[in-house]
Amino acid sequence: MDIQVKICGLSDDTAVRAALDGGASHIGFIFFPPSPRHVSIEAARALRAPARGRALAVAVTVDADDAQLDEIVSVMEPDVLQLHGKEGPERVRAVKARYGLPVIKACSIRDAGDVDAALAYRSVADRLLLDAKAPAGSKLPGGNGVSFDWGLLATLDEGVDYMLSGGITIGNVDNALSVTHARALDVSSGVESAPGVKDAQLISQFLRTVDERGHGARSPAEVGQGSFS
Ligand SMILES: O=C(O)c1ccccc1NCC(=O)[C@H](O)[C@H](O)COP(=O)(O)O
Repeated sequence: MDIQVKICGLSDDTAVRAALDGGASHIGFIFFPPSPRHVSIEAARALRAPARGRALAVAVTVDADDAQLDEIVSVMEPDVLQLHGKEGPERVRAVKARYGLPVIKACSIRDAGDVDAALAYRSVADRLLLDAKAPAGSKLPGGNGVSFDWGLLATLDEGVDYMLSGGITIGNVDNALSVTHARALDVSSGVESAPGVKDAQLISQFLRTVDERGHGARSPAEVGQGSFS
């Protein structure tokens, strides 16, 4: 089975190249000023350019209004929008209708009730991103490098299209895939040398690990422009 991998929170060319050369299916850019991974819209436009036709570029936003999304969509030209705030199903529906782009809705998980709450977005989002809840005191809704109990997903209906996220590393990715049967992964802190500083070697190693352990990372050629799932 092919596993898609999104390398998130990219902010330099070297890391983008490592992600693309290693076969990442998605590369993510954070538009959230309190984050050490925040990039300007213009910087994201330049960084995502080499991904055209190789991987899908994801714009990650937190409770963004239409004006902010309008600018991101027109300048950066993302392939996918990731809504990582408290957007409700109606807002997800409205964003999809306004831009005609696939939408990933991030949902934070701590217990079985959170999984049920996330499933309410299935009918409006193209894909769910199941992430850990932010630890107390964190300014960031994502990118905290913490995992949730993956066992909560062990019996999830196979038809649920989600990306597994939160605290995934080279050391635990095999277990993450075995426990959850996820078909798509998202990683950020796990391929950094310091908060916000991506490590090209760790990115390559992470993608190789997914590949070598028999899970089969998708090659760039398999991820056509505009193909989402
Ligand atoms: O990464 C951030 O700084 C961030 C800030 C605000 C909203 C979302 C953010 N990240 C979104 C992601 O998709 C991360 O990759 C995801 O939360 C997993 O992060 P990590 O646990 O560090 O692998």
